[in-house]
Amino acid sequence: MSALATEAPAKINLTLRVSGRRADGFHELLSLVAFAAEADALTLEPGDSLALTVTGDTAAQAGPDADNLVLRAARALLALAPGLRAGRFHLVKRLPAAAGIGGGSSDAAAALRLLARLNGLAADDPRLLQAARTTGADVPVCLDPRGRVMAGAGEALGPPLGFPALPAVLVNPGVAVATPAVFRALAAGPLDPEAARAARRLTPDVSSAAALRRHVLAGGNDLEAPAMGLCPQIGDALALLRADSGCWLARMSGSGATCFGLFDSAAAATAAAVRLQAARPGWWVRATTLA
Ligand SMILES: C[C@](O)(CO)[C@H](O)COP(=O)(O)OP(=O)(O)OC[C@H]1O[C@@H](n2ccc(N)nc2=O)[C@H](O)[C@@H]1O
Ligand SMILES: Nc1ncnc2c1ncn2[C@@H]1O[C@H](COP(=O)(O)OP(=O)(O)OP(=O)(O)O)[C@@H](O)[C@H]1O
Repeated sequence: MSALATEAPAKINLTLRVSGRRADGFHELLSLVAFAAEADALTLEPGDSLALTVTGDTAAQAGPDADNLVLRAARALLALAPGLRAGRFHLVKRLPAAAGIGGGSSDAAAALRLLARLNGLAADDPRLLQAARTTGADVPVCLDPRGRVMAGAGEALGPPLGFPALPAVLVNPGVAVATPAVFRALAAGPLDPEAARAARRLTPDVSSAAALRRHVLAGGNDLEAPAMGLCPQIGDALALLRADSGCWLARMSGSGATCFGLFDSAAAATAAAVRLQAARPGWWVRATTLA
């Protein structure tokens, strides 16, 4: 059997509200999530044992292969379903790590998709979701990477929303930001479960370009201020995006430091990316589409 292949797209939190800290220490979120055309690539060559090789521009940022989220997710699934076939994964790492765009989470979810395909597991097999949850808060939403609302600590997912594609520029200033440190800096109060449940809307109206724009503009990212305190370059990235005349919204994704700017057209996004890259040659800047 030849190798199976899939892409692991970057996750972008178009909005991200944190309503409080739960008794288990995790934070209750409400986030409209989109996925970018920008992606890592993962293949699986079927075999008897589980293995991983990693290449690509950002391979070194992903840490030791033995701790890679691809292997952690695969091990989690194999523990739940011991008879499953596995094999040798190869990851081409292109997305910056610890960057708020869920690169590692998307890689983990991609590994679960490939193992499911190899072993004939249905996409809604509960063991896939369980392995995803065990691996990380962002992994469940990456299992089926289509725009939707994510709530709870990441375990509650709305239906795919099929909203219009958004031309965007992603900007990462090259500073790794640790997610736990950002949540600590937020210093959120304890969660009021009733208020959180009442605020949870898994199916917002984002079906037209105008409705999507209204929804995104009305939101924010509650982790932006605490992340900026830890990584001042985020403020620089946001200011540069906002200074571009075509950019109608600039915001940080996840726990940072990657920021995104939204544009009216792909041509405007591409032109802005060229200008931003010239202004900050060492940064990771990509024109892309979010959907
Ligand atoms: C901020 C987001 O990027 C939004 O999409 C995600 O919620 C973070 O997801 P992630 O990186 O997959 O997070 P994990 O690796 O599972 O968790 C890292 C740490 O972040 C904190 N964490 C994460 C998610 C969450 N809802 N509340 C938290 O408090 C916890 O301290 C946790 O130990
Ligand atoms: N495949 C992988 N890609 C990236 N990082 C990985 C991977 N496997 C393990 N890691 C480790 O996980 C950490 C977090 O990486 P990741 O890119 O998922 O963070 P993130 O973009 O901040 O995620 P999120 O948006 O979910 O908070 C990295 O610092 C790295 O040490």
